[in-house]
Amino acid sequence: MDLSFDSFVLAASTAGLGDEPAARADADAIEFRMDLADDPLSALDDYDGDLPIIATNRAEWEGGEADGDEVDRLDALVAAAETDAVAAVDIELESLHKAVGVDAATRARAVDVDVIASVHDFDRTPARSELTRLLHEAATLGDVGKLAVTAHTDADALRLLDVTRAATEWDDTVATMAMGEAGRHTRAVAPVYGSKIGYAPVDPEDATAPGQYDVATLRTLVGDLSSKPDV
Ligand SMILES: O=C1C[C@@](O)(C(=O)O)C[C@@H](O)[C@@H]1O
Repeated sequence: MDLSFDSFVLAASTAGLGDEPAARADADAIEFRMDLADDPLSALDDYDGDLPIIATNRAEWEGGEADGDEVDRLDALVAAAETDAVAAVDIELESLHKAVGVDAATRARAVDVDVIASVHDFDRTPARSELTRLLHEAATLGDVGKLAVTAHTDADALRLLDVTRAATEWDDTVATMAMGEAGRHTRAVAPVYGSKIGYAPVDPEDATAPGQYDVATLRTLVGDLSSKPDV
């Protein structure tokens, strides 16, 4: 299925594709967290939903639950890419620095699937220069560069938003969000400054990261904030 990151994509993030009917009213896509699912490839084979899928098989060393061999983890992601509904795969920037990650990205692109190159920091929001470097590198190696950091202060959140705006001005396609309470509002505000993907669970109890809004709330917030008048 097709999915364009030219405009904002709201992804309902889930461990179960059975969430799709409930997500359909508010989401543009499903983020399928394969690492949190029991038998993800069978679930993808059985999928008959309307929404295109972003497949993520997050490694344990990047905050996920996939703890096996790197080659197997990325092979499963490529197998997901080869199913009809998957429009994009998420590959950690760290993996894209290695042959096994580059190979997975090449195989995904060979079946017309986009690559989201992602970076996560579950402790802090790095300095501006580091945020800029990471985001540009991710946007260069991926079709979308994604940066999820942890904000502790308003200054952290503002720094991430500013870097998002600058990257978008240079024509990088990026997705950003600050995890945690101090960063929560960035999930609604970053799209105003160019962030192209937001992640939200259908049910807040199923959040896949700290500080997420539920999908209906994020849809409303992004819709209200992004319809700013032209000046
Ligand atoms: O990378 C991201 C962003 C995220 O960590 C968030 O903060 O919303 C949620 C993850 O499921 C997704 O893969």
